[in-house]
Amino acid sequence: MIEFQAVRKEYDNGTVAVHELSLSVQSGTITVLVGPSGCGKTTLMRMVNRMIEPSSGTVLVGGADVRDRDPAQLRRGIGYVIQQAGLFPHRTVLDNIATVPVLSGASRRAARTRAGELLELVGLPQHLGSRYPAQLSGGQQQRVGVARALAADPPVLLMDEPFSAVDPVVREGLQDELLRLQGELDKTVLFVTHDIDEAIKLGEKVAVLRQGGHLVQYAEPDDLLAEPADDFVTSFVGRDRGYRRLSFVDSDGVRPKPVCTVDLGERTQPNPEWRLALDAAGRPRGWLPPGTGVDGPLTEDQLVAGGSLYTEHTSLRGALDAALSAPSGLGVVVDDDGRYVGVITARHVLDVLDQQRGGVP
Ligand SMILES: Nc1ncnc2c1ncn2[C@@H]1O[C@H](COP(=O)(O)OP(=O)(O)OP(=O)(O)O)[C@@H](O)[C@H]1O
Repeated sequence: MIEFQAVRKEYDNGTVAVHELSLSVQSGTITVLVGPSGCGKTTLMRMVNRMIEPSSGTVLVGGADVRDRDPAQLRRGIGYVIQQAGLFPHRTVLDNIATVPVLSGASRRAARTRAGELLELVGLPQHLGSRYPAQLSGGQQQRVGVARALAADPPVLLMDEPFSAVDPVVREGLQDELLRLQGELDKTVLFVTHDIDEAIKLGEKVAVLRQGGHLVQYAEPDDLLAEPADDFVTSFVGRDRGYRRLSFVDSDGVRPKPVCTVDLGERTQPNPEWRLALDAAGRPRGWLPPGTGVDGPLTEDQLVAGGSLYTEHTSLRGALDAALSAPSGLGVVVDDDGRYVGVITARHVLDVLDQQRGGVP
């Protein structure tokens, strides 16, 4: 769908931002360009919608050379999302989203109706539609930026560090939202970031670039972590790549075991084991340490906070984290509705890993 063929970009001052780079981006996937600051990611991306022209080489979108396309018309088929959203400050949220459809000839009314639907699609309440961008949080502005890019229903979406200006928690939410949206929309997304964690989470394929616009490795995230092409990629993906890789390891072998539980509101005698407190719906609320009993009904403030919860059948990384972060060393496994299923230890997770590798050496 997007193809770079021996693309090179040298700026007028002699800086070579992209060095004869060839890369194919598959239709309907999220492909991430990642690399340190100044390695040419933005330059490469902007050659797709002709905001930057290559010095040599060819960029194809949908099989056609972008040089043969009128830039304005080309850009209507290519959504573009940038850091800090780039919204028009003097237009309401709805009018921001409706901008491109109106320019393309849609009636104002139809464009605004569609804009309302898009607000919902990106997870924003309708009443925000009449606000101005400055009256929204950074995360909300980013969502509006995504909605605006989707308004013309373009097959291709370019996203240049779209989430880097928001705090880590909001950022994670936006990443999850993008994955959910992509599940529904099936766009061809080219996403730029300098954050390897973001690249690994979002990318079906990840292209690692280094200074001078050299493509060092183009691979699926799991392969990138398992077999970095050289020292540069190894240092870029980081020391804890073994741990990160657990995100891609099948957790089918995980067999949760039962643990003693108590219900909130119950009276209990001291007990030598850690006990997991559950609410009326069977959801874990915290731990009762060994030797603790309670005179009256058990309340939440008598509990030790639990670690992260592991939703069964998700990745081994979550399973190990649940075990390591639990005060009892027992990672709590829950079902899709958040109800207690059982517990696992870190040892158990490592055993599952060993089994997958074909037995303990
Ligand atoms: N208009 C320009 N004129 C001259 N040099 C430029 C121009 N734009 C970018 N560069 C240089 O080209 C190189 C690549 O820049 P680019 O913005 O593509 O990198 P990047 O990987 O996106 O960086 P960052 O992560 O910091 O945004 C850098 O050395 C930059 O200084």
